[in-house]
Amino acid sequence: MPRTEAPDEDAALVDLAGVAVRYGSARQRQVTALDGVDLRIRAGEFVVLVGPSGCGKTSLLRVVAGFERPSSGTALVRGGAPRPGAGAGVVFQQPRLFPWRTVGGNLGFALARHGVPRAERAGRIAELLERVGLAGTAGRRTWELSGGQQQRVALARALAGEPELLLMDEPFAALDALTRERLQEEVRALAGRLGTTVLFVTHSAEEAVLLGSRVVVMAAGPGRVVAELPVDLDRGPGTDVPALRGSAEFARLRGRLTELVRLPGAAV
Ligand SMILES: Nc1ncnc2c1ncn2[C@@H]1O[C@H](COP(=O)(O)OP(=O)(O)OP(=O)(O)O)[C@@H](O)[C@H]1O
Repeated sequence: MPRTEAPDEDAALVDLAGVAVRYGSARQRQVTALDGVDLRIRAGEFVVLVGPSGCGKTSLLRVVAGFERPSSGTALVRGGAPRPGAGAGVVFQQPRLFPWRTVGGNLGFALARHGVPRAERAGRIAELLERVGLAGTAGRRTWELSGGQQQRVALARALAGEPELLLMDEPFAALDALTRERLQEEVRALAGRLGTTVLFVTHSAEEAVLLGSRVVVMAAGPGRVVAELPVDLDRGPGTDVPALRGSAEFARLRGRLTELVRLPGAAV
């Protein structure tokens, strides 16, 4: 039978074409943060952006989040112009929680913004906290939590709107190594389980190879995409992550990525 309504599996969830971002007015000295960026992300991909400081990784994420309009080129998410809060959940390097609200209060605020009725919020808060490994903490003050726990709350808040797309800007950079490793594994597993598409920024080649199904390498001056590295590692449920990190294939991919970031075109 012909499948007339089959979804187009190649359709991009995120589609950037010739995107440039310039900061500063024409009268001032302008900074070209991004120039001619083409990037398509299919639903379910875990795409990691790496590149030297100032190459426009955050600017690119801000365009996809709808916080920044391209100065030229087009940015589409699900075929429309990105709007803040519409389709994407965002996690920043710092958790940015409201210190005067409890953990549950922070999540309740996000749920209210997404139109979840008051009567359903307590149940949804409990579910979200369970999902990020913080069950039973709804009544805690955010400042009583460790940095890693606060970042888990920020992740739960980003998931409050059940986003199809999760944008993460160096979310684990400020955490200690052990907490970072735990959260890396959890985010990868969570995205797989929920089928969430992820665009993740990092400076770490190790983190990029561990998490990404594809790594996009950027260069500075002006910020642009210079290479891509597909990562075909088996990371299904039950993967022995320490063994994976120690494998020859992991070392090969990490080495290749480090080379790509150091290419003359990619250097600052
Ligand atoms: N609001 C702004 N106004 C002016 N220039 C900006 C602004 N935001 C970023 N820039 C400049 O745009 C360029 C790209 O910055 P961006 O933060 O996107 O890079 P990045 O790759 O995320 O850097 P890092 O890895 O250091 O966080 C830099 O030269 C930066 O100084």
